[in-house]
Order: sequence, then C-alpha cells, then structure tokens
Amino acid sequence: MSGAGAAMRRVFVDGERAELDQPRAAELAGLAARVRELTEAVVHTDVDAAEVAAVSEEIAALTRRLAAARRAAPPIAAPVPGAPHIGRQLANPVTGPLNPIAPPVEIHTRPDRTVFCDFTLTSVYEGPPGFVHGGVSAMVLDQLLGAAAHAAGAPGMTAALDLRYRRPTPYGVPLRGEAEATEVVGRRTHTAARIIAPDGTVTVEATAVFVLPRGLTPEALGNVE
Ligand SMILES: CCCCCCCC(=O)SCCNC(=O)CCNC(=O)[C@H](O)C(C)(C)COP(=O)(O)OP(=O)(O)OC[C@H]1O[C@@H](n2cnc3c(N)ncnc32)[C@H](O)[C@@H]1OP(=O)(O)O
Repeated sequence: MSGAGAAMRRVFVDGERAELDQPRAAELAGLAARVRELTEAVVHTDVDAAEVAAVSEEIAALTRRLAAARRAAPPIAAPVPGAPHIGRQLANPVTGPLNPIAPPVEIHTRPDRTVFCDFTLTSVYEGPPGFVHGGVSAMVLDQLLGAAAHAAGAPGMTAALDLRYRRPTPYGVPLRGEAEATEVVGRRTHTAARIIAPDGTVTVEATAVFVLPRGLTPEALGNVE
C-alpha cells in the first residue's frame, strides 16, 4: 500500500488520531473563530508601535498557554455512520472548524450526489487587490472536487487539478461552489467544479482527477452506500 494509503488507514481505520466528541469540538471551534477575528484585526490594524508590541507580547503568552498541552497531530471527529471520513478532519484547511486558516467552507451533498457550498471569503484571502487569491480558489475547489468524488462513491487523492480563471473572484460577498463526478474508471474519478459570483458569473472552472491509493477501498474511507 502507498504511504498515503497506509497513513489514511492508520488515521481513519486503526484509530491512531485522538477523536473529539461534539462538545469538545465545539469549544475548540469557538477558539478558532476568535483567532480568525484576530487574523482580520492583524491584517487591518493601524494602532501605534507601542500597542503592536504590547499585543504581540500578549499573543505570545496566549500561545504558550495553549501549547502547554499539545497533541502530536491534529485531532479528528468521532466517526458518523454512513458519513465520509473526509468530514472528520476538523483541522482541514478548507472545511475544518478547528483550523483558523480555514474560512471554513461547509460542503453539502445533494440526493443526486452532486455537491455544493455557499461561502464568503474575507480580505484576508486577497490576491490581486480587491479579489481572491487564485491559490485560495484552487484550495477551495480541490476540496469541493474531492467531496464530489466521495459523494459519487469513488473517493481518492488529487492526482491532477486543472483550473481556468475566467473572471476575478470577489471577496466579502457570498460565493457558490458546485461540483460533480463526471466519470469513474477503475481507481480514477474525473470531476468538474466551478465558483459562481452573486451575479451568476462563473469566475473559476476546474476539473480534477482523483485516484484511490493502491490497497484502499472506498469503504475504508468510510463514505458511501
Ligand atoms: C481521501 C481524502 C482525500 C481528500 C483530500 C483533499 C485533496 C487533497 O489535498 S489530496 C493531496 C494532494 N494529492 C496528493 O498528495 C497525491 C500524490 N500522489 C499520489 O500519492 C499518487 O500519485 C496517487 C495515489 C494519486 C496515485 O498513485 P498510484 O496509485 O501509484 O497510481 P498509478 O497506479 O500509477 O495510477 C492509477 C490510475 O490513476 C491514473 N493516474 C495516476 N496519476 C494520474 C494523474 N496525475 N492524472 C491522471 N490520471 C492519473 C493512472 O493512469 C491509472 O489509471 P488506470 O488505472 O486507468 O491505468
């Protein structure tokens, strides 16, 4: 089995990672939300130098308090029967409520196995002035495309990701992401996705190929009927 396949098995099947119950996950999600606010404040602050130095000291002290009990690796959520393990990664950088760098994006699956998300990116994700960084759009789309592969019953790791940036993606407004699997061939799943601005303009289109790591079954990734 590949390194990635073995690692997924250790985490999702063998229970190597700490599992958080819902109340604990909610506590830590609240902490991450405060840190997102802090990140926004840091990016936009115009307080004077003495205040910057004082706040830096306080933040360093807070970091030391949190690091006083440190896990070796990010924890995951307890398994939910019938749900994909991918959703258990509470520190995922796109969807993870525990990860302050995640917007976070919440992905939903429709009965027809297509997926979508409604999300707003703040100016923290700015690339070209006034618009979202292309790498951030790629990150969101990669996750959404991966969720589409899962939803189709044919999950895997991103083997190829192709992006077409049609129009700049605005931040600070509600965006819609949509994705679906288009073809499943053996361990390979072909997928397509797009980001849509509030006026209906498709700003980014993406296609991706997901490959199930050798030696893993879709069931081992915990998803599908
Ligand atoms: C399950 C939760 C994952 C969701 C996470 C969100 C998305 C991610 O961030 S994943 C992280 C980024 N991706 C990676 O790190 C992947 C790194 N790559 C790898 O580990 C391997 O190349 C891996 C697992 C994708 C494929 O390895 P391996 O199983 O040895 O491939 P291999 O046997 O050569 O090929 C299998 C099939 O895939 C196809 N394939 C492999 N790579 C590609 C590619 N880049 N493009 C198109 N097809 C490909 C092959 O042609 C072959 O097809 P067929 O069976 O029809 O001949």
